Amino acid sequence: MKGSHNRIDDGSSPEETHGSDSCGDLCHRTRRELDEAREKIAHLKRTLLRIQQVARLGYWRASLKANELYWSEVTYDIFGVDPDTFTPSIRAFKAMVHPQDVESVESSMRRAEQTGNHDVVHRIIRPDGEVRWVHELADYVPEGDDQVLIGTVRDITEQKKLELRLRQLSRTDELTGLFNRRYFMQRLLQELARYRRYGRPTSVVLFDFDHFKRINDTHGHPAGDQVLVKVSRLLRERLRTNDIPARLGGEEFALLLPETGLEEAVGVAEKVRQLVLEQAFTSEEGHRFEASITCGVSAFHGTEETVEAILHRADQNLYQGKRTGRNRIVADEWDS
Ligand SMILES: Nc1nc2c(ncn2[C@@H]2O[C@H](COP(=O)(O)OP(=O)(O)OP(=O)(O)O)[C@@H](O)[C@H]2O)c(=O)[nH]1
Repeated sequence: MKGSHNRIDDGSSPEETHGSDSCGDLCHRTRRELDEAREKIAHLKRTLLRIQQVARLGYWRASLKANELYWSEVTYDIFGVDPDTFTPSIRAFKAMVHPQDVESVESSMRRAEQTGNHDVVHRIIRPDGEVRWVHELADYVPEGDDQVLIGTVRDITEQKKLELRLRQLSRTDELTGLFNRRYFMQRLLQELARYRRYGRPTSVVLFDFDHFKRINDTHGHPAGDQVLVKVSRLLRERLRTNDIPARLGGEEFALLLPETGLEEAVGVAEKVRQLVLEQAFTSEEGHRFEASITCGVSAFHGTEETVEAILHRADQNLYQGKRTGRNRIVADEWDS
């Protein structure tokens, strides 16, 4: 079956519309009733199409044995193709599925063969390059010796964008755009699980600006904010993509460094300390000033390691750095 528009087909034949005038009363009444029924069907079809357009909901029908696919008008619209030039087929559909989602689409199709239901959320790449999110729901319906999948495809791009934005907001610190404490703690727990299972080296750097109160008092709170924002941008630009820089609150920051042992983590902390020292910050009145940080470094260690323990050690190290002069790095010292 070639794909087609939802052409409004009222089922009329030429003989019916141009019937003979020799028709009697009964015949005229029947014709009028038929016309009314046709008008009703046409109206329902127009309404149905409008509903589908409003809901961004397309309809499709796949005959697996005959390898045929029918698309409704809204389905063409969602996929960004022209019904006059594009012939839908299962192959053509799969070619438009985002490469990272092909596996989940195929596995949902395989599952559908057992359960009778196809339910998958995935991306498509339209011919104009636009990526859209769709939700497909379908049921298997036996038709003779064929298996037919009758399904809907809903464009959920806006909903997905909102979802991603909300997720991003829930894990981001508003002022600096870095990860927030909640996300940092989640990731730390995940990394601890990985460490316990695979023994991969993982480190944490806690750092805190030195005499930040003095910076605020001397140059104003907005200047203090600018220090936090500028250093956060540097962290995003200069750390590895796998590293997780976070603002834990106030002027306290943390770096979660996967695949990084203690010595290497001290190197990262040193790099960040130097970066901060090299920066010239400017107050709203145009006065230039400098800032420094003190870092406490800890690495996952031993079989009894916990999130609380590593954070406590890093915090103690930071405190020790503050006590012994600031603008320095203090790391774990292991007996072994
Ligand atoms: N500008 C700005 N200041 C902040 C923010 N969060 C916390 N602070 C300030 O950071 C200062 C932290 O002060 P303290 O905890 O006494 O520490 P400190 O002055 O940095 O001194 P040491 O840590 O001992 O070197 C306080 O004055 C807070 O008001 C923020 O988001 N923006």
